[in-house]
Amino acid sequence: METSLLYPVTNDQRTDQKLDGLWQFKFDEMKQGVKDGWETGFHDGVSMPVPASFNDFFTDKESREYTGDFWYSRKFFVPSAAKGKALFLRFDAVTHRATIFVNGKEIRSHEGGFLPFAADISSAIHYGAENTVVVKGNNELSREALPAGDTITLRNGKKMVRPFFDFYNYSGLNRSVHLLTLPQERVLDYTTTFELNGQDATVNYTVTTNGDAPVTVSLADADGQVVATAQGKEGALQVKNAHLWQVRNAYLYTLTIQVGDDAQTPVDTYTDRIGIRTIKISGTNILVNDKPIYLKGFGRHEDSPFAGRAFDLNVEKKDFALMKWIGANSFRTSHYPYDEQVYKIADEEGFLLTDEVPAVGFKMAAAAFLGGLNQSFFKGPWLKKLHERHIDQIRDLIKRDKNHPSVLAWSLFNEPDTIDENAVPYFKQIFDESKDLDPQSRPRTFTLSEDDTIETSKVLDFPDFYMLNRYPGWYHFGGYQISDGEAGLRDEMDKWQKAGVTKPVVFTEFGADTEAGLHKLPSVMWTEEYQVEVLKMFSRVFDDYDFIKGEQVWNLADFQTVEGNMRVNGNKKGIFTRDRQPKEAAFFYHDRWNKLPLDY
Ligand SMILES: CCCN1C[C@@H](O)[C@H](O)[C@@H](C(=O)O)C1
Repeated sequence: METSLLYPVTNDQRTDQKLDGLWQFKFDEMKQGVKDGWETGFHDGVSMPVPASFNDFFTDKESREYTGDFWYSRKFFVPSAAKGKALFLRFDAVTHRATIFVNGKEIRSHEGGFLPFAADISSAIHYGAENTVVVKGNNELSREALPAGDTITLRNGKKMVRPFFDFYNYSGLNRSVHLLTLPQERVLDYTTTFELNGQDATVNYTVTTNGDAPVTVSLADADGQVVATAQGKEGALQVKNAHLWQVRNAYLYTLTIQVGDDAQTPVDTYTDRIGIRTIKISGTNILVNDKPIYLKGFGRHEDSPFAGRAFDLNVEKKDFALMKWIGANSFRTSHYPYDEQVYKIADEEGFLLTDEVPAVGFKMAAAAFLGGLNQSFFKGPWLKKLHERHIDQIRDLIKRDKNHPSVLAWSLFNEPDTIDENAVPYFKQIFDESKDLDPQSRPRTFTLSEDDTIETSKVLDFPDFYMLNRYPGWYHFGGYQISDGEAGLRDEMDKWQKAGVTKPVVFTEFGADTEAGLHKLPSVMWTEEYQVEVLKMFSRVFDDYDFIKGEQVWNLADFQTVEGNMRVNGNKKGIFTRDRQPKEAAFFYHDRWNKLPLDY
């Protein structure tokens, strides 16, 4: 678990310099890099953009599909003025694992391709000079790492991944790299929880530092006016006439933490934007500020042409423009934590998000769907290592994202095999160990696949609300049989109703692959008309069951997957194309959702 995951800021005590741009890059198929001294830097590679996945920049299949070790290298200057500061390199994400070297010295390694980590480079730096950072990355998949899959070796000796998941194994320095200079004594973390008292609110806080200097905390409103202050590493900020953060009606305060007893020359300052709001589950309702809400939105992917899985602010800005246009208010970070800048935008736009760890593919049947084997996933020799990494990434996810008002819930798995009795002890361990990680005690949940129903799933006591992924009209009862699909879906909902479902149910996946521009009257599968028919069918069912409190269609946009006879250059269930243009279904939802209140 990382010591600090605070997002970088620049002020009089801290600097944050992004090392984005072109780095040197090369593959290391024979894993010879360390033997050949690559950790000291190299110039015989190719130039590679950062942040970006490396895959789509190549024109040969071996390089695009490359599986194994790869290396990045670049120089960076450290001014003499930085002497006395603590120096870190913060990697927002390296997919799926990395070892960091500075000036030839190994600094640290990290496992997990979607969460940040910081390397303390203070001991390896040359001041007033150029320095060299080298990253040894690896993108192999296994059953003891997240996301789950296999790595096989073809008869020609090339390695190849077999993902147990339906998104392309884009790899590399997918997010920014930061050179940080920090005060020796500094803020490492902070927490906030909220109590609403009529028009007023209390912001309870804790601050973690690495020293004994006194701490002062203040809260300023959107106009910069300080509305509350408090002393000490733990305390409460009393806010009169609090302006609450609401769904699609955001309001952000600025929290300022100062370390040191002289406000004029603080030892450290850390600022962040927070939203005052509460989240509760009450019966089958999801409450924000004690008001029931209904989730309208999407499963998404961080995916776009050229940069692959890299965070691209231009794409993100477009995606939010589309989600606002269509009348959405929420999304799930399927199937992995997204770049922190996504959460910042969601905070500003008043979107709710379900924050998901990459615990995807924990189901051998899914692997079978993608060409894997068919056996119990929760019984293999891989479980011990997998569990260690799983809970480690849950801890870092919650540590990183706990202060975002946009975070509604934590999704701890996507479509695990919950019919298997062996799943129960694993789930108990994960839910026990994650219980107290979030100071705001937000709901914890996971998605249930078609096989995992109220009759078959063994773990329905664990989630705080249910997330269902259902595909009648596509993976079964497709085409003219869709009426049987609707009848079957209603049968299942009747069973949930009859069982006396006592928690909210949110549909987090449903839809149909659709080739943009393909039309037929009457419809056939893959046409835009058919996608609308499927979505109208689901909408009819959602409108008939009051315990259903959300509809998040799969997917916002078309996205890249592995090759296969069920994929046409990727997954085409997007409501928008991969270049973010509307299919007919976009206008269906624009009409359906904009008729409703923004938060219901
Ligand atoms: C069958 C697994 C559920 N769901 C997972 C998601 O990642 C896939 O893209 C989606 C699909 O097949 O379109 C199905």
